[in-house]
Amino acid sequence: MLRVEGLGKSYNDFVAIGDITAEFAAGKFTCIVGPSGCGKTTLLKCLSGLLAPSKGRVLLNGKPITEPPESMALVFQDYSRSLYPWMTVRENVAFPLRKKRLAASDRDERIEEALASVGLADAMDKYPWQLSGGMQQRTAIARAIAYKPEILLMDEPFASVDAQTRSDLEDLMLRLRARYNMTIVFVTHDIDESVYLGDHIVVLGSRPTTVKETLNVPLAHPRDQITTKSEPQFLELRSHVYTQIMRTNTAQTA
Ligand SMILES: Nc1ncnc2c1ncn2[C@@H]1O[C@H](COP(=O)(O)OP(=O)(O)OP(=O)(O)O)[C@@H](O)[C@H]1O
Repeated sequence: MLRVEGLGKSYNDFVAIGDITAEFAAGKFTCIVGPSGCGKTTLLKCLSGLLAPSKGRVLLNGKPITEPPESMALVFQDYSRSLYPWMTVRENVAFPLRKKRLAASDRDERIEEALASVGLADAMDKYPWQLSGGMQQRTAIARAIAYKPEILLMDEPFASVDAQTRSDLEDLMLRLRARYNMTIVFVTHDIDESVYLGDHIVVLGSRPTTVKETLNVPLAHPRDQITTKSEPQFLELRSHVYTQIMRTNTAQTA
């Protein structure tokens, strides 16, 4: 269980996050949504231990996180900067596994399984610059999957790809979620995406940020881009989250 208690973060005098208490349930997919600049990335950085909170704490299974835990992997929005251009796809996926000191056969099996699960089995020997944006992001996801993290943190991972690739990557995440039983914390701007992917949604308000609401998403699995997104429950949740965020924006600009 990943939990933040009374978390606040200031950059010098600027209060980015006021006070957040939230739980990210084990084995569940939790999406974080909120207006632009409300501190979603800051919260994710605090969750990962990359950034120290100014107040409060982050707990993983009851223990405070002060540095990125071994059991965690991160996927960022900017895939072009997260892959090493001089390494092949296989080498990029292998890179974080070095510190696990696996037997070569185990390591190769993990790499091949992860690349197959993201549909890149045939691209192992290519370099990132020989791949499309979607393929590069799938490489970054395979790298995280091969690591077999308990917790996967993703910061707007599909913001830079086209709409069709984005839908494909969303469906890929749902399949990976079912297969690997990870705790996933997924920051997104996209309200539809949060409802489509999430088991839970944490809606953040504007700065200094607090949690406005935490929602359960009772939509059945497996989900489907057409049928799930036409269900009345999907449409209700989507407009509920949308209204929450619009209210925040209106209050902020009033
Ligand atoms: N290193 C930093 N130093 C100073 N201010 C920062 C720093 N990082 C972020 N901020 C500010 O903190 C606030 C929250 O930023 P953050 O990137 O966490 O928001 P966000 O919700 O992820 O934004 P967006 O939705 O636009 O990606 C913003 O006003 C930003 O300018």
